Amino acid sequence: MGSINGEESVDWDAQDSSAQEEKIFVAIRLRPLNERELAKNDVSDWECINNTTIIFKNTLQERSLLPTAYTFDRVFGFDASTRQVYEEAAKKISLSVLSGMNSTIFAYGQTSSGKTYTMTGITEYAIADIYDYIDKHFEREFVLKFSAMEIYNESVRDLLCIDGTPLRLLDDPERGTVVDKLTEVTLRDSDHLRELLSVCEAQRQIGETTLNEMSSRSHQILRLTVESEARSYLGAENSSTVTASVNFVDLAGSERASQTLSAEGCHINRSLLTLGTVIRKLSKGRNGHIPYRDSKLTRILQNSLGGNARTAIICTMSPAHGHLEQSRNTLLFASCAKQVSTNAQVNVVMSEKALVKQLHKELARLENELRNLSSLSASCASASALKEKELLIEKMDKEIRDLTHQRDLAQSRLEDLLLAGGQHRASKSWVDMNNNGKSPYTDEYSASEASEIIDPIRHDVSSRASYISDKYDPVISSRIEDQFPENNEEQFLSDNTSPRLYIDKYFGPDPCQGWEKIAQETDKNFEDNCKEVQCIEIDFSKRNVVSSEPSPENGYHVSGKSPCSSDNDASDSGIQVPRSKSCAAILTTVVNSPSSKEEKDNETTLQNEADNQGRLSNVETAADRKTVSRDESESDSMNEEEQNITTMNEDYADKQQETYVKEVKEVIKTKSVKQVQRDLEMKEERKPDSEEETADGCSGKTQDRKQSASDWHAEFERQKREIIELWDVCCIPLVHRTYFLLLFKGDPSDAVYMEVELRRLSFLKNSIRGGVSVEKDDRIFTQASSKKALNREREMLSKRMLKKFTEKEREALYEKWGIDVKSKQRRLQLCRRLWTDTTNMEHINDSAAIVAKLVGFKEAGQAPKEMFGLSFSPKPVTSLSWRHSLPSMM
Ligand SMILES: Nc1ncnc2c1ncn2[C@@H]1O[C@H](COP(=O)(O)OP(=O)(O)OP(=O)(O)O)[C@@H](O)[C@H]1O
Repeated sequence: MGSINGEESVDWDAQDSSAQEEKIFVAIRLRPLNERELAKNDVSDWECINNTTIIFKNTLQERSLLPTAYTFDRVFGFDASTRQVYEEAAKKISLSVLSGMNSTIFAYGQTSSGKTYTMTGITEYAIADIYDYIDKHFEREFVLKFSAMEIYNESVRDLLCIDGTPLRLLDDPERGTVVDKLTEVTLRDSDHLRELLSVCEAQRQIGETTLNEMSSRSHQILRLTVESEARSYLGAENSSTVTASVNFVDLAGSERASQTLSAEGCHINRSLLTLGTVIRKLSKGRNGHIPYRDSKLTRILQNSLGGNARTAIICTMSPAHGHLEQSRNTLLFASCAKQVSTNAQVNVVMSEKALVKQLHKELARLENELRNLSSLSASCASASALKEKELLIEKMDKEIRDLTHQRDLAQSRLEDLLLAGGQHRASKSWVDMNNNGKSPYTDEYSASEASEIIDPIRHDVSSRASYISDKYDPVISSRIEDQFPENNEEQFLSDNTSPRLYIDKYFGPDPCQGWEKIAQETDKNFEDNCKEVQCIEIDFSKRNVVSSEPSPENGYHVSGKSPCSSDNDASDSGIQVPRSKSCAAILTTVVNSPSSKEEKDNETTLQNEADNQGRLSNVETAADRKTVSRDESESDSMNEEEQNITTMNEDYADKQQETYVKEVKEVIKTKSVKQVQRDLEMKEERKPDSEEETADGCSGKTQDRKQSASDWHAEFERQKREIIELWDVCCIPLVHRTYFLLLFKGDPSDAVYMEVELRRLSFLKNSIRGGVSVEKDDRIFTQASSKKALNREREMLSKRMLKKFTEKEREALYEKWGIDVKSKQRRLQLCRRLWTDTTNMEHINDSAAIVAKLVGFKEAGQAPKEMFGLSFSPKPVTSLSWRHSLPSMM
């Protein structure tokens, strides 16, 4: 660095930005004794013996152990001018700002020691030199800025602002502590600066102390910032700006508060004490905590106290003996400051364009990082969202699997339940089940599932059975007990074979066997190329038929025993096997009977007569039900189609029969044995009652029984009509309807079978309505398939009319049924009307008679003339209205 006066110039191109460690420049300036001191005849204790050493002169008087000589960078006696002080102690440091280094010139000393006096001069000289230098270095462009502040009572005030608002201190990462909103004025020239200095002087807090009438009560900091740039590089991207500040610091008096007797002494000393502490610590090395932040002064001037600013401290002293202690303290402070090192460096600032360019690069880098962070964050967020969705999907999948499983279970259960209904109706033989000693329900289903199926049916059947039982139990029970004294309920239940025997006894033999026999017969007929429509046949010779013929012992005996029956009990009982009439024979009889309206009125009477004759007891009912067989003589002209239809009918009938077996068993289970027995007994009771009635005429007992019989017939008619309706709805084959209708006897023994038929039809109806197909043996029975089969059956029946009816009979039928005798397909028209008017019992009965004749139903032996409420006796009966028309037709 060259001389300030321009003789030497700063080597700007050789600026070294590297830090340069140097000690704080410390100088001592003694002022002359002022008038006050002279007035007190005070003497000067200090003397500068050379440019660097100051000594205490009155050592003999003080007899102090304190040092007597102090050496500093420069010492100035009372005859040194401020210009000299500046030149030798402050110029070099202060003009460092021109070379780009921060610098600070302190004036430290007790009040009235000459700090302001010295600093004012130094500042003026520095400014003058700076501007002089600028004027001589046109190759560079300089910008000078000026700011001024004071710290009074630890409050920072802008000396260039008149409002006196305290300013805050901010911490800037690059610049250190910054005074917020401090006015910084860009200087036009030196005069401008001098004007501002005058403002600052006017603004500064001053007061009168015991030592100084114009004492500066604050710390003043004047800051001049110099920015310079080589003019040759102006606007160039590679240009750079050198910038630095020089602080001119005029501290408040360092005297003790007790000495100044001023109120603000404490605050003043706070900053000074902190400054002393900082200097002291710094003088002892950089170890430990440096309390810069304990005062505003040290915070603001931190860079100048052991930082990167070149620093010079000019300690002013009063030589008067009266201020010896303060002088010694000043020397002590100066001694410490002398040990403090700083690391000043040139502050090279890039040009704005270069800075902008660099900032753009930095911005791009930061934006890239931000994008990466955003991308990473988004990626993390996406991954998190994806993970959540995967978990959600997994959870939903599990729910779907669970629901699907539940659905499948429910569906399976439903199918099981439906199959339960179908299976328990289509079971081959309840006998087999009983032989296993198991319930068909509990074997295949859980108790609850079986209960769901059975309970409603059981309840219904039980109610109906109870109705019947209530009507007849009182009559039957005593008779049963008399007839079967050993066969009490407990024994029955303990006998593994009892159920079947019981059913065989009181409801006839296993109907399934009969159907199996029918199948065998059908097969045989097929083998014989029988072309006739097959119908149900019961081999009576294999049936256990329990007759209620009066026995010599008790008035009744069980007679009739099939040679093929395995029921030895029945054989032992001497069961006889009566044979029923075939429907054909019946029909022949009927059609030959006179047609009379009075027959209907006599129906009940005839029925009672049949009962009285003991020919249609409960126990023989089952046997009678099996007396309907196919007229083999008629089975000689069945073509293949007829066989198919017949087979279907037989299959269907077989299924129905199997169903009966199962459901009869169920009914038996729902009715107590005693109830069944009583039902049977009731029938037996009727003969003696009739006799009693005959004898007594009109006893009370007879009246009750008449009432019971009346109730039963009403119930019978109701159920029969219900069954007929359901046959139509379910498209039941006409052969089956006819067969079943002929089985009805019109007495309590029909109850169980009617219950079974009703239950089966109800199930079938509900299944059809619910769209459920009843599947069995690969054959699906739906309403559509049943209708189709029914139509085919009608066609088959129509073909048989030529054989079964004479021309005269056919014409009579056409006329009765409103069919033109000359119309085409009149036989088919007739058959298509069979069983269609379900509310017209005359129509139903006529249909049954026609079908019976067409399919060749005939009596199987000595069948009763009355079957099922249909009187086939030669005598006029009222129940078969169809008979009324047939005689005229045949
Ligand atoms: N070296 C000097 N030569 C002549 N007069 C001086 C010198 N130093 C100081 N003075 C005079 O002493 C008086 C006090 O000086 P100054 O105000 O500068 O003291 P100070 O240290 O600033 O006091 P304070 O701390 O109270 O402000 C002033 O009138 C000043 O002119």
